[in-house]
Amino acid sequence: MNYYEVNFDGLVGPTHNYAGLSYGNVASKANAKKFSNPKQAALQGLGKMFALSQLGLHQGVLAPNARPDLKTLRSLGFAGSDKQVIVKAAQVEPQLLKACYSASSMWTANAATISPSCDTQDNKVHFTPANLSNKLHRAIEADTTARILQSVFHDEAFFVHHSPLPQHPLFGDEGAANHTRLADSYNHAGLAVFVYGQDNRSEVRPTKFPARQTRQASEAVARSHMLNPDNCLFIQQNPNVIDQGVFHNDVIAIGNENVFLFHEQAFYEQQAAVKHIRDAYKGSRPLHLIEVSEADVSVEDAVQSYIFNSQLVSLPNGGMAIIAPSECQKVDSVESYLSALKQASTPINEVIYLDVKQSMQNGGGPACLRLRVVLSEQELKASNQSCLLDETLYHTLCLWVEKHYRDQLSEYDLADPQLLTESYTALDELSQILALGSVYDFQRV
Ligand SMILES: N=C(N)NCCC[C@H](NC(=O)CCC(=O)O)C(=O)O
Repeated sequence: MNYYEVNFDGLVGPTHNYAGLSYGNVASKANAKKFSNPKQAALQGLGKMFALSQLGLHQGVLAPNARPDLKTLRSLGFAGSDKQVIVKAAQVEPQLLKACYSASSMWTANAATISPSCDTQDNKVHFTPANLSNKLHRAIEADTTARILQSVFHDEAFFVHHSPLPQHPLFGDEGAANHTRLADSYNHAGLAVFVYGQDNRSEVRPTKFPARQTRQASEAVARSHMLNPDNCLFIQQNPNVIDQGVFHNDVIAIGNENVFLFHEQAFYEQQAAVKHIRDAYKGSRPLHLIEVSEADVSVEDAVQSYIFNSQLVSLPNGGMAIIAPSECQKVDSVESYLSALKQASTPINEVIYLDVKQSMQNGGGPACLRLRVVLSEQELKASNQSCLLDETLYHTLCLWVEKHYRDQLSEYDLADPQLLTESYTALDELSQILALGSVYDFQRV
């Protein structure tokens, strides 16, 4: 049976804006209050999806959460008509309104953790939506994301959906951004490498910025997904790099099949961590552990360029390509490193630069924008076909964006109730294009 990696990218929602909501994420803070361009952001994201599909890869689309999140605002005591809720929140709690307007569900690497059927004891694909409990604007994503995932992967013969972990600091879970699967190929059982920022039983933790993922959360996900404990590793992120802006492991490491590329400061007690990975890997092909030295690329350059937030994809005709953000071309050390890497004797032989600047300015590179789902041919057929990107869907979605999205948004626009109407109208239409059913709260009342 053939298995494929399908990248499900998050479609950027109509309210994409820069609100400075993510303490510990350098770009989010640096670009707070900048004017955003939601139309350009969505088209850049669609451009990336189309580019990957043109490489012959399977590409999916995940719908965004609906924003503003009126349900949350109402639960916090803002009452009256929808318009009144917005106007009142804008006056009294503008920060809260920003959280409820964030388009952050676009970063679907944080939507969930997925275990493919070749890794699980019941041979089904398991999904746990991330609770994203560290940030309010992200914690409110979990319920709708769960509904969207259920609508895309609805066949119970193949797919198991777990509830998000409890919303508590003990179980902070940021999904696939802290989970890498290493395997001979997608057809094989893999080693699930869970990377956490904090173990609640240990004092080793960052001192400046928050560690968003806990070991306890990763362990709970591995248990629910019925993974073989011999095929799971729990490794701690280096707390010093979290304090330098590496708020998820996918900002400092990237893996695909039998290749793992990571910075020399990525992990706590790195030598031992790398040995654990080498020892636990059960594949028969060579495992390529590529460690990038501080001398070649500093942590600062890594955070600025997002080199490790590239996608590493297997090409249909063999070899792998790095899909890097175009910011990598502007940082000399990174560009030199990448051009040397494709000549070196590793499976990586191509580097493709793509422009996702609108997302990058909020700390989301190419890898943040996609959720990897390894599916067998049968499981792929059992998924919602309207969410799989082909040329027709790409053009339909571009037209949909052109029709509904603004090309400029500032924090002041969030107080305008017209934006709510525009956003919900667009998403209502989108849920029909993607055949999702009534996944949004505003469709369910
Ligand atoms: N690394 C991965 N996988 N994902 C990146 C997520 C970026 C996101 N940014 C934001 O939420 C910024 C929103 C704002 O400030 O407007 C975050 O910090 O959670």
